[in-house]
Amino acid sequence: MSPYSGSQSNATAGAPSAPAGAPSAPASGTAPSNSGAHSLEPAGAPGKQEDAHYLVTGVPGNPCNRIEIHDFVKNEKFFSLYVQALNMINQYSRDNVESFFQIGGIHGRPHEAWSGATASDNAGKYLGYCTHGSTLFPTWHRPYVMLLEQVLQKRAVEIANTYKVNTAAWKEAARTIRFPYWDWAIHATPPSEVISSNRVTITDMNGTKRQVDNPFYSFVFPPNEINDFEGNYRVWPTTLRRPMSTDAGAQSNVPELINVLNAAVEDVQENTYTMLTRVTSWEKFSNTQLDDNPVTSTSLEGIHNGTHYRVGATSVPGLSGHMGNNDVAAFDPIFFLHHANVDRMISLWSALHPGVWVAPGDSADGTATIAENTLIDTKTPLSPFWKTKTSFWTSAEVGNTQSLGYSYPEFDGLDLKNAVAVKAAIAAKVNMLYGASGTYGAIPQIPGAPQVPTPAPSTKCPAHGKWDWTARIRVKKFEVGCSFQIVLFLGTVPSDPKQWNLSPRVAGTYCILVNESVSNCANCASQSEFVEQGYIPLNRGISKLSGLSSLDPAGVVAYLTANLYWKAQKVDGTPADTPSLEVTVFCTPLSYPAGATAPVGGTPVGYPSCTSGRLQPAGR
Ligand SMILES: N[C@@H](Cc1ccc(O)cc1)C(=O)O
Repeated sequence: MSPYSGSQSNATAGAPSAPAGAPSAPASGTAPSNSGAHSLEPAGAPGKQEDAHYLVTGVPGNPCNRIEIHDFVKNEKFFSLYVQALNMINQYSRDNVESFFQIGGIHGRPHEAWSGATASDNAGKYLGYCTHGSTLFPTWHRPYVMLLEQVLQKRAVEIANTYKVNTAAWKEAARTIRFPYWDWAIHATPPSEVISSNRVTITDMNGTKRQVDNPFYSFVFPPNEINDFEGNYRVWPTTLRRPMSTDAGAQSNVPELINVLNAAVEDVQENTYTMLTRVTSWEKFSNTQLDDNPVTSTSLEGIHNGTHYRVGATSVPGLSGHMGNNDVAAFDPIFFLHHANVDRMISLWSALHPGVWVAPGDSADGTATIAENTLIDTKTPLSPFWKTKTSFWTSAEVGNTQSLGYSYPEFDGLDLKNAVAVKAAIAAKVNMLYGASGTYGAIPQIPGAPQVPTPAPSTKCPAHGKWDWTARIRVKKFEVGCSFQIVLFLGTVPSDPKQWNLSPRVAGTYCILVNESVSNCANCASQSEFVEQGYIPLNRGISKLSGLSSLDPAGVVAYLTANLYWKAQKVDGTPADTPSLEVTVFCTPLSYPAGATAPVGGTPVGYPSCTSGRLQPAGR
C-alpha cells in the first residue's frame, strides 16, 4: 500500500468505508479471541462500502457521560459490551476503516491515508496525522477519541441486540455507553482489568459468565503489519508496556509499570491542579512550546507526555514500549483511556476559563497533512476526521462535547448555558478532586510553618501555602533521538538508573515524547533547535525531604543550591546526554483574595543561582 498517494480513492486507501449508520454485520454476541488470525469480517460488514468518506459523528442521540475506568469495569454491562466490541474490531481486516488497526494507525504508523484523507503536497515531515507540540494538540485528539467511541458504541448496540436475557437493560447499556477515561491525577494506575489481566470475565448473551481475551491489555497486530515498523516494533506481535525483552515473546513488565505509575501520581496531581487553576491562556495550556508566559505550570500536553513515557519506557537498553513513541502509541488500547482523560481536562479547563479557546500558533514539525512552521488556528482542518463528505472537523467546531454525543460526570445537573455557574461548580469539583488532597496540602503541616490564610469556606479554596516552588525545564526536544525524561532529586542520586524513578529522593520528572528514528529523519534535522518547556513542582519534595520549617525563600534557596540534582534518562532506561538542558528554579508567591476559588499566583521570582554553572545533567 503506498503511503498517502495523492489520488488515492477510498477503495485503495485501504478502507472503503460506510457512512455512519450503515447496515452492520450480524453480531455473534460472543467475544472472538484476539490471539488468533485476523478474520475477514462478513460481506456487508461495516466499513466496507465504497466511495464514501467515513464521517466522524460521535455517538448519535442525546449525550451521555464518559465515566472513569474504575467505575466502568464495575459495570457488568458496560464492561461486557465493550470487551466484546473491542475484540470484534480487533479482528476486522486491516483495510477496514473501523478496524482497531486502522484507527490506531491514524496517529502514526503505518503512514497511510485513512478514509481517503490524503497528504497534501506541502505536508510536514512527521508522517502520522497527530498534532503534537502545537496549539492543536488538545482539539485534534477530540474527534480521534470520538471516532473510536462511535465505532464501539455501534458494535455494542449490535451485540446487545443478540442478548437473550434481560434484553431491555442490555440495550439501554449499549445506548448509553461511552468511552471510559483514566483519571491519572487520582488513580495512579488503571484497574487490573486494564493493566494486569490478559483474560477477563464477561457476561455473554445467555447471561453466562465466561472468560475471554482482554482487549484492554494489549492489541495483537494483524499478521505482517509490523513488517514496515522500525526496530523492535517489527518483532513484537502485540503492544507492550515497559517491554522486558527484544524477542517476539516479550512480555510487559506489569510490576515495574505499577511501581513507576505509583511513584508519579502525586507529581501528576500537583501538575494537574496548577494547570487547571493557574494557566489562563490557550497557548500555555495546550502544548509544550517554549513561551515567556510567567505562569510556572506544565501544559496539558506536557502532563500527557509523562503518562505516555511512564507506560512506554523500559529498563532494557535499546527498547521502548509502544506508548513511549508517538509513531505507534495509539495501538496500545490504554492510549484511548489516557486521551479520554486528556479530553476531559479540556472540558474542565475550558469551563474554568470561559471564552478562551484555540489560539493561532505555529505548526512546528507539522503532520502528514499540515505543513511545518505554518500558522494554524481554529479553522485548520483536523484531518483525517471527516465532518462532511468533503470537509474535516475544525477546532472551532469541537468546543462543546454536548453536541459531540458525550459529557463528563462533573457537568451533571449544570445549566451549561450559564458560564458563570458552570465555572463556580467546576472550580469546586476541581478543588475537591485535585486541590485539597493535593500535595500542597502537606505544606502548612510543616511544624512551625507560618499559618496559611484560611480561605472563606464558600470559596472551597484549598490552602496551598505562601510559596510555590518549581523548576523550569528547557531542553532541545530532538536532542536525544528518542523520548526521554528529566528526573530531579533532592539529595543523593542512586547510582543505578533503574532506581531513578523509584528513589524516595525524587522531587519530580518532566518527560519529552517524540517519534522513533528522530535522529535519522529530515524532520528532526529541520527542527533540531526546537526547545520544549515544562515545569517540575518542588513543594512536595522540599516539605518531605528538607527538614525545613517553612518554604520561605531564604532557607529554600540555600537548601536547593546544596541539594538539587538531576539526571536525563532515555526511554530505554539508559542515561541521556542533553547538553542544551537548562534547569532554573522559580518561586511564585501565592495569595488567597476573597472570593478566589483557587490560590492566585503572583509574579514568579527566578533563582538561577540555585543551578547556575551546573547545567549538565551529570554535573552533580
Ligand atoms: N464546552 C466545554 C465544557 C463547558 C461546558 C459549559 C460551559 O459553560 C463551559 C465549558 C467542553 O465541552 O469542552
